[in-house]
This record gives sequence, structure tokens and C-alpha cells, in this order.
Amino acid sequence: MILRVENLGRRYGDLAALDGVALQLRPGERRALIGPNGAGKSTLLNLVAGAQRPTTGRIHFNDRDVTRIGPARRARLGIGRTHQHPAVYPTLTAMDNVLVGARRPWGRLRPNAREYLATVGLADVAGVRAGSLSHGQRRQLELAMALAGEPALLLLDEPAAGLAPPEVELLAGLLATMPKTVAVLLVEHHLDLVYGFADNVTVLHSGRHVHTGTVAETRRSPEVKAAYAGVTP
Ligand SMILES: Nc1ncnc2c1ncn2[C@@H]1O[C@H](COP(=O)(O)OP(=O)(O)OP(=O)(O)O)[C@@H](O)[C@H]1O
Repeated sequence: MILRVENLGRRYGDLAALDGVALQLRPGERRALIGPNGAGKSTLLNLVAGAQRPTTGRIHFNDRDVTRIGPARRARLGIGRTHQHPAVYPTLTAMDNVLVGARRPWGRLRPNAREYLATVGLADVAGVRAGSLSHGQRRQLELAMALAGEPALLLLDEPAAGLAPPEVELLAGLLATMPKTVAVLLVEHHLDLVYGFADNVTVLHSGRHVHTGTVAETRRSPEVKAAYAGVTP
């Protein structure tokens, strides 16, 4: 398993944002994480990335316990991520943003950086400052930055949020061409995107795990229907 999460919990005062969640991802697996607003999806992603510390539970990445390891070291170990609001350096060019994402000596990686930009469809704006790019392009750039780190696990937090329908289609195409060496954990509300992309789908509701299954199983799951109807399954 590339990711093994056991009994993961996170409290904010009286609120259990995440409550005893277990999750396992195979190398190269495409897994979507869905659930209604406030279900705990971003919290789970932040705990796996190391941006937040769990209240309970353990996180194993590549058979290594990373529960107490900080986010920068987890990134170097091979956990890449994107954010709900794209985190790019606005005053740096698209190219230099990718070089930052690569976390390796500048010059050596320049040709590669161009490849990553091309992968996400941004080759033409390599020299443009990230702050001048559209919201959709900044999302694509953040994905190139994450890929440049050559992660074994990529955490994507609502990559379709704020995108126009043609940009969502572009994103779906990008996700489909993602290297099979990368396992992806995708948090997304856009269910067409989820069902077109995922091997398996995990559903959270009120911080709890309510379902994991294939796309077909998820589509007909009564627990999933109940979770989305706002009923406690
Ligand atoms: N820093 C925080 N302080 C207090 N409560 C928080 C904090 N972060 C998240 N929460 C609460 O934890 C719960 C889970 O939030 P989380 O953002 O993980 O849900 P989500 O499934 O990602 O929701 P959405 O789909 O709306 O992004 C929510 O009730 C939220 O209000």
C-alpha cells in the first residue's frame, strides 16, 4: 500500500471534523473522496499532507509511519498536493513556479520544467508571471508544480472548483493522462469528474467513513444517497 490511514481523527474543540477513519490506497490507484459540505474531506487531505496534526490515529506512507513528520519532509518523501485555492507564487513566472515545485537545483531541471508545463497545457505561458494567469491556469500551474516534485501520492483538493465547464473538461483530460506511477486521492464535488476518473470512491459524512467501493457500487449505494440527502446513514 502506498497510503495506509488508521483510526484517523481530528477534533476542533467539541467538533469531530474527522472520526476514526481508515483508508488504504494501492500504488497508482485513483481514489476519489466525496461527501457533503463539512464531511471532513479537506481535513483528511490536510492530515495526510501533514498540514495539520491528527488527534488520533496513524498515517503510513510507503510503509513508513509519517504521522509525526512535517509537511515539507512529507513532500520530499513523495506526497504532493494541490489546494482548494491554488497556491502559486504570483510574482514568479510559470516556469519558476514549477522549478520551486520540483525542489531540486534550478538549472538542472529547466528542460523538465518545460515538459511539466506542456503536460498541463501551459507551455505558451512559461515566461508569464503566475499572478497574471487566469484562475483556471493557476490551477493547471499548481498541478504542474505538484507533478514536478515526482510524487508517489498526489492529493488534489477540489481541482474543478471555480472552473468553467470547458476548463473542467480540460482538467478531466489532464487527470486521465496523469502518470500511472502516481496514486491520486481526489477530493471533488463535481461527480461527473469523479465518476470518470476514479477506480474507487470513498464517501465521508460528518467526519465518518460511510462507504468505499467502485464507481458502479458507489452510484447505487443507499448510504451515499442518504449522505447527499443530508440524512445520517
Ligand atoms: N480550522 C478549523 N477550525 C474549526 N473547525 C474546522 C476547521 N477546519 C474545519 N473545521 C470544521 O470541520 C468540519 C470538516 O471540515 P472540512 O473542511 O474537512 O470538510 P469538507 O468535507 O472538506 O467540506 P467542503 O466540501 O465544504 O470543503 C466542518 O464542520 C468544518 O467547519
